[in-house]
Amino acid sequence: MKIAIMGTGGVGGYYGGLLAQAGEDVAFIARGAHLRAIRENGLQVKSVFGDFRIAPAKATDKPGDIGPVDLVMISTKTYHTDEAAQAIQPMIARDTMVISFQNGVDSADRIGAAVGMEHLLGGATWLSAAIEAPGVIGQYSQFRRIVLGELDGRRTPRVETLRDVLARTGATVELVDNIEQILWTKFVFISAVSALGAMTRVTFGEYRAVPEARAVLTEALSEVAAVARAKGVKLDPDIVPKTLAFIDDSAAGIKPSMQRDIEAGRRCEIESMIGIVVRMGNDLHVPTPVMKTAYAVLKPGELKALAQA
Ligand SMILES: NC(=O)C1=CN([C@@H]2O[C@H](COP(=O)(O)OP(=O)(O)OC[C@H]3O[C@@H](n4cnc5c(N)ncnc54)[C@H](OP(=O)(O)O)[C@@H]3O)[C@@H](O)[C@H]2O)C=CC1
Ligand SMILES: CC(C)(CO)C(=O)C(=O)O
Repeated sequence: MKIAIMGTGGVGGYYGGLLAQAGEDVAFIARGAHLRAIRENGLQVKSVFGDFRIAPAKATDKPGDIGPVDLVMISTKTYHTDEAAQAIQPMIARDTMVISFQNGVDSADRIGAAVGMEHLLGGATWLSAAIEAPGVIGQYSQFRRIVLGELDGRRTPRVETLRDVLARTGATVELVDNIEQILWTKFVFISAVSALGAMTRVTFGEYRAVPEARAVLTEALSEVAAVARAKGVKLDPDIVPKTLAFIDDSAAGIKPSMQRDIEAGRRCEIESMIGIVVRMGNDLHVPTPVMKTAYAVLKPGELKALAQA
């Protein structure tokens, strides 16, 4: 399969690297020092599942040079989604599939508005990965789970083909008929742990055992779940205890990617992770006091990071 990775970071670099290793024809879209390093030394992946290097790696900052592909994976941060959706236009042909594994609940709609909804599939991933240095991707979690599906739930030949291609990488891949529910299920988890992690600045293991922090985490999970239900999303009635159990079972050292960005003084996904919950809560008259507090606590730092960028 001819594949373009739009944003060769933790997620795109890791899954793109696995796809290239599995024999797919992968082009990596990157920029700056990271692009130069990939061109010079290939893409290096340091993973708990085994290190490998893709060399030479096909890499560019000009999607137009790649031309039409079978699959575009959008794996930029969400604050670059609209720009990325415009940039991939030259790679879209009639049958091109587009999938995003970004965190958040509005990526498919935003990308679809630029390239046409008929190209979009829905996807979510459970993974911990990051750029460690130019040309080098680190992958840290024992989980590397992908869930995908057609947005309307149909079981089509194209989504089955994509499931098979992704499964050949060794990642855990599940094809579902309720991807919207899955995206929201991940979102309940990731928005709440991003808020708690960014405010406490410690790992899952360090805050989940503190009763007061655990109580606030439980409130945050409940607020996001309430917003989802007010929007008509069908969630598991036990989503809050089940998500707490998932957090308890996760490795103690995990930190969400948004927290990593904040700790490094970088811009973060506050708007698509926390701001969106506050805005939807306001519109739907669902109280979100913990998420409002998180937004108020974190927004000044985000503005400082943006001013210094
Ligand atoms: N990291 C993780 O473990 C997980 C992340 N996610 C989600 O996946 C998404 C991606 O996260 P992550 O992989 O951490 O992000 P990264 O910041 O590691 O990677 C994104 C990459 O895309 C590049 N990029 C953005 N726009 C362009 C462009 N126009 N041309 C070329 N390169 C571009 C960025 O470059 P530059 O730095 O120059 O902007 C960066 O290298 C996020 O929504 C995140 O929440 C989901 C699950 C796990
Ligand atoms: C918390 C984690 C690592 C779990 O999948 C994640 O999804 C993220 O950092 O975005």
